[in-house]
Amino acid sequence: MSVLLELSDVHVVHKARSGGLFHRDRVYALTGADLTVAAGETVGIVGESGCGKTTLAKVLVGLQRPTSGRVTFKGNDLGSMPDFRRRRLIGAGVGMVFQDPSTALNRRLPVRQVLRDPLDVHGRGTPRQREERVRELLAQVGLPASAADVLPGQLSGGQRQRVAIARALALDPDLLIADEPTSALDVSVRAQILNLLLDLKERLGLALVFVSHDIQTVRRMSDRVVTMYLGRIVEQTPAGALPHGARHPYTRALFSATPGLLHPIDPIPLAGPVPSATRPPSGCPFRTRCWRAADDCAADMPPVERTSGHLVRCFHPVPAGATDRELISQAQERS
Ligand SMILES: Nc1ncnc2c1ncn2[C@@H]1O[C@H](COP(=O)(O)OP(=O)(O)OP(=O)(O)O)[C@@H](O)[C@H]1O
Repeated sequence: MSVLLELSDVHVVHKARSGGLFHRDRVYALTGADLTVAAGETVGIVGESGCGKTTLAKVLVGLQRPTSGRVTFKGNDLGSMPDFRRRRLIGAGVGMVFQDPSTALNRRLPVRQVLRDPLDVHGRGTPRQREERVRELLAQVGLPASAADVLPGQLSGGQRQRVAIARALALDPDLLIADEPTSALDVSVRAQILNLLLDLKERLGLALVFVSHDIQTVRRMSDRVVTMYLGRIVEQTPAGALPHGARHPYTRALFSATPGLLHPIDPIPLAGPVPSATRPPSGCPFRTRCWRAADDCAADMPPVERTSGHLVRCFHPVPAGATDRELISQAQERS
């Protein structure tokens, strides 16, 4: 499969939002991220709140410039491009679907204009062809042609998210990034939106990056699942091997805490809270909560260990085939 997007050693550091005028705190939102997204594949991103999922998604869609590191799209180094070229390339090649369609869509514009906007900005087709494209986009996302005439506020939440997906598809992108695309929607329509995304991916041959707190859904939707912890990518697992094929203690703990998975028993207990992203621990960021941590984990970030499509950053990964019960009793002994 050809590589569409590639991140190499990407860092994003923000100034902390709170603090005094002269505070110097930095938030390490993304640290040393290496990731590729190939044409046609679905990559899921999981991790607790604040681990950097949205930051990673924003880097992928060009909404967040890395503090350092390299991002290439179809072999073009985005960092060395003038802004206008970068925006055109990414704007046309990567579509983004946000969490809340109520805030993502301009409420004052009728749906027709919402969908025409990217076509106008990128000068795609004649006015007549743009009108035709609007009809085509509405049909692709399962909305009637009459939806073009209404304001987003007159639609239901699920219909609005369909419009947001249609807008993301307007320029015929190679990659769609969906950041929590169903979490602001009624439970009853979530499955419909997820099925629509999967269906569009198949029909249009899109690659999909799917960010969600709902790790069961991520596992079901994805070919590969990326686990993030405190700004770091700590594991990339083929989705079919999850949950028990995961080797990073954090991925195993995350999946063990999800109700309804294969072993409906207690979660693997972790020590303490997630450390602050302004002062991440030295070495492995997960070591302060990890039951398998040893002295070497504090010294350095573990290197990536690769085995047939599986990447893990851990000095003491979970042995292949270990059950949740074994891991729970090991973690209880350590606590
Ligand atoms: N503009 C910003 N300024 C300062 N800190 C920021 C900014 N954006 C994100 N952060 C911080 O960066 C870290 C990563 O945030 P991010 O939104 O990427 O996490 P997330 O995994 O998507 O969280 P959630 O699941 O809650 O949306 C967090 O500590 C967050 O508070």
